[in-house]
Amino acid sequence: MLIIEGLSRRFGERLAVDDVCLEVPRGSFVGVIGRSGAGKSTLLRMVNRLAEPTAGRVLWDGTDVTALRGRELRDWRARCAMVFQQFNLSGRLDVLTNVLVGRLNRVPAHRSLLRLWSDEDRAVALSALERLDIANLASQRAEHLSGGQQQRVAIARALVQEPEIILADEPIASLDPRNTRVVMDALARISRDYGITVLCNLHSLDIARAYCDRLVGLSAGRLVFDGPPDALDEAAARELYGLEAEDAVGPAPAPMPGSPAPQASPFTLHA
Ligand SMILES: Nc1ncnc2c1ncn2[C@@H]1O[C@H](COP(=O)(O)OP(=O)(O)OP(=O)(O)O)[C@@H](O)[C@H]1O
Repeated sequence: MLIIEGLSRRFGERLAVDDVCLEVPRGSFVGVIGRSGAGKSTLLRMVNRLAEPTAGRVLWDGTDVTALRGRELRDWRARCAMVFQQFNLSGRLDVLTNVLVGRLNRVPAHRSLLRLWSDEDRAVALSALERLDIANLASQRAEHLSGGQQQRVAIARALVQEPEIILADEPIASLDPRNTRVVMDALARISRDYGITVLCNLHSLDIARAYCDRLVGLSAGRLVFDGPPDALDEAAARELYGLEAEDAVGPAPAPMPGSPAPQASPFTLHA
């Protein structure tokens, strides 16, 4: 169980995350939604301590993650894998080596420095690639893959950490609709099959609704919605997205002839 207790983060005058409290049972697939700047990334980054809280605590199975230091903090980060929008792969290395990087915390330092991967490590990495249907790409340079393939490599790298939580920060923001589905399917499958808790920041409410079993909505750093996707009604959407929600909750005005294409609403799939 992940427990977030009164978590806040201040940057100067701005409260990026403001007194957020959450309880997330193991194996949940939680979508964190809200407008740009609502505090979604900062919240996720505090869970694995890439950002330090100004106040509050993060507990995992009773351990105060916010108090961990040194070796214990490194262990926590290994159990709490991150997946980023920009994949963060080494483009010139092959796919298998990129995935093996996720094993670094599990092998002795001298072996990791020399990249002496054991047969077992290679087998684990290949099996993760198989789970993501990209084992055939193992020997290709990462920079030669499509965005969707690269994100699947990044998820495989997270998987070989054998994490208990995956924190995915806008994992589909730079993908087209088909790859968006492939990547979200992969995250959902991993969560379901391995009982891994997934917290996933998403701009697109359509995608969050389709894939997540719970939505957590932030507005100006505050938690303004927490519930199943079908409980997110018009009033909650307005509180989350303000005027932008007009597009989704009312009939869209027909565009004037010759006028520019309308802006995508936060309720539609962002490619
Ligand atoms: N390192 C930082 N220094 C100063 N301000 C920051 C920093 N990181 C985030 N902020 C501010 O905190 C607020 C929340 O940012 P955050 O990136 O968490 O929002 P977000 O919901 O993830 O936005 P987006 O969807 O655009 O990524 C924003 O106002 C942002 O400008």
